[in-house]
Amino acid sequence: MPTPPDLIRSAYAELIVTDLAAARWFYVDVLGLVITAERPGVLYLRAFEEYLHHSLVLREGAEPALRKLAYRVRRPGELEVARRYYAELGVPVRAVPAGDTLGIGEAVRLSDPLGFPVELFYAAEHTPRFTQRYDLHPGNALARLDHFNVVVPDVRAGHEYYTGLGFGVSETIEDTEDNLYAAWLYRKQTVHDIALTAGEGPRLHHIAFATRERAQILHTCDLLGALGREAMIERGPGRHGVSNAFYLYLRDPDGHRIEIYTSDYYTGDPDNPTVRWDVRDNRRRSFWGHEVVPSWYAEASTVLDLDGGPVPTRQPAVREATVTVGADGFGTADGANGFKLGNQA
Ligand SMILES: O=S(=O)(O)c1ccc(O)c(O)c1
Ligand SMILES: [Fe+2]
Repeated sequence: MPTPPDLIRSAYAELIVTDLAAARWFYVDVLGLVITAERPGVLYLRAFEEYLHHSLVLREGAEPALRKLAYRVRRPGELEVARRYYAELGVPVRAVPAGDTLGIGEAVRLSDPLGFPVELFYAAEHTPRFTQRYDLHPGNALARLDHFNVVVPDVRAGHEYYTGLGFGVSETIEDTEDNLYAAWLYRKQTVHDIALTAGEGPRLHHIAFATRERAQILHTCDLLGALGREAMIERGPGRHGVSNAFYLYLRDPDGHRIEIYTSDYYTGDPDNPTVRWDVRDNRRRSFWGHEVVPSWYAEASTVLDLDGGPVPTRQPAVREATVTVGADGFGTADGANGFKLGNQA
């Protein structure tokens, strides 16, 4: 097997939105992301600590979907390494010229073995870093993009693919029958750049941005309440068991899920241990044992292939919401209404 490319971190995502003005209101006016550039039908956004051109691209289109997950590689030469690696894997892979995405240099675009549209790049236009432009920071200022979470029918296959790329495994959710329900994997020295959630997939579960402090997350909640848009809050605020992060999940005007996240932990030593949660532990998803709304398990965004068509999805062999999921379960094994609490059979 050829050497894998040296990925540094999750870097940007491109979402298709059906109403760019509504999306602009949510991501800029409500979440406070900085507009790096605007082109007809396309918005390029970044968070306050970021100096690359963007970490989120919003492109207007007919149906909401994920167009790209992009990782930055450590040096330009890793793009040729990537071309060889993915050609050997036998997946669709294309060289992309500089500027194909505004602000991004030459790239490699591929459909990864899990079915996701992925772009690898090194060169990107630098922009002013607003870390200390407190005169510009809103009360809910976002610091940086933190991670992607994807829904896949086979978490173990995803785990093998990403560990093959040199990702560390910070946490998992598993059971005593060797089922893997979720995994969190990293290249940068925090809990994850990518998380795998068992379910109908490939689909995008969420894109997460980090804030510096919990108060900034709470301000987003207050802001949405004040605007009468509290329905955009799907889950939280709360404390995760996995990752220990303080979190909030929002649904954007197209239903794309955005997590706001802070206070996870360092994973940079080579012997960083993997935290393994039992699927029956009520505290894994919410450390306080709060119920997880069914939509959080059931709903996710369509992903597009390299030609812009929707990628067909498959069902998982096992899913957390029908095993026993403690405070966030469904009433019966077939997912009927109601909730299981604790370790009810
Ligand atoms: O709900 S979990 O505690 O498993 C969780 C942990 C970290 C995340 O980023 C997340 O989206 C979900
Ligand atoms: Fe997340």
